[in-house]
Amino acid sequence: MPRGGYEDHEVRQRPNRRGSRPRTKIRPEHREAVPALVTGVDRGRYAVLVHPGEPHEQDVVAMKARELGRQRIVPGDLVAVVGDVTGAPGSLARIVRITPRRTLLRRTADDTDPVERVIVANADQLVIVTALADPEPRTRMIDRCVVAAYDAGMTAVLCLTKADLADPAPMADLYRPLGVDVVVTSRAPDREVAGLDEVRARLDGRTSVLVGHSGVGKSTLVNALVPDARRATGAVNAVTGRGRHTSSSAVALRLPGHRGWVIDTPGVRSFGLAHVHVDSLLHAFADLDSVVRESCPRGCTHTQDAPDCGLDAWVGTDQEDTSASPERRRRAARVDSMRRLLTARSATDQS
Ligand SMILES: Nc1nc2c(ncn2[C@@H]2O[C@H](COP(=O)(O)OP(=O)(O)OP(=O)(O)O)[C@@H](O)[C@H]2O)c(=O)[nH]1
Repeated sequence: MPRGGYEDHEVRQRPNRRGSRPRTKIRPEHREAVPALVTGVDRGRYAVLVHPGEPHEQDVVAMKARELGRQRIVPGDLVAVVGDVTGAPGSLARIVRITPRRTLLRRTADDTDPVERVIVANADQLVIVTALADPEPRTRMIDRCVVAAYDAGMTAVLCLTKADLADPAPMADLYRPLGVDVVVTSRAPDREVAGLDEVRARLDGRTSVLVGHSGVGKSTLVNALVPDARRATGAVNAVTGRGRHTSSSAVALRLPGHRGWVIDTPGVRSFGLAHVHVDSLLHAFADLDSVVRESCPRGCTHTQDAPDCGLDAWVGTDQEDTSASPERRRRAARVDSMRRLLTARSATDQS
């Protein structure tokens, strides 16, 4: 191998039985590659923003280089691209590298199917959009989203919509002990969405993934937050040649003023959690994690019925005691909530 590695054009490929392997295992270095952010994926074509955040950033359509094999590329991925990065109509660049991911949101098809699907890379937070009524909130589903966020290394935000129809307080009380931030929106008929400033403040400067069931008001929210959302999905449209964005895969939309990204996930309705390990969930609860490390017996499951679980001693013996101190009540709520997530993780019911 020449000093400094091979250039792209120096690697000769020859057909073999499977017709797809390069002749050498040495990969080209692609020193001319430029950085890009993946904003959408549709049928093997990738919408990428080359030189993101720079004055000369450019929307480009790309394909995946053969050498990346079966590695999945998802919205939020930071990649290196080569080839035609002008973004001219009909041009096609090539993604040759994926930068190691900071966070990785995944799901399993269902709890018994261990095949993992990567949904979004490098996002900071998962915004779980839930209506307070019409449709009724599904706490099991929300719990599962929180587990998926924590497993991914992301924080979780609960966005409660339709506060004009029901009181947000009970839901907020249920999720705050989990470390979940809560924001509330509402809308009178034919009026703008109220509460948007609070949502914007939470999204500011971050990459946020929005999930939510049909009818919860997610589209209303996305359109209010990203007024040119239609235009922003244009890069993917250019890929498919279709007039409208009909893909069910995630797409990254930039907030006005370059104040962060919102990644909409039209196709994601539930999270199979077969891949989630108890430890990765506990990492999101630093206080409980240290208790567990110090005082739980080996192999402790930390569930309600686990014998000698250190979390019970941490809370105090008599949890029914109504005169319990505020601190003890706080600890009890936190342990109960974490145990709820442990249950959500292993429950097969995804409703
Ligand atoms: N009362 C009330 N209705 C709302 C609010 N936000 C959205 N809606 C209504 O709820 C309905 C569903 O809103 P969408 O934004 O389409 O919901 P979605 O989650 O995107 O649902 P899909 O498009 O099916 O994925 C629409 O009729 C909205 O007008 C709100 O804050 N209060």
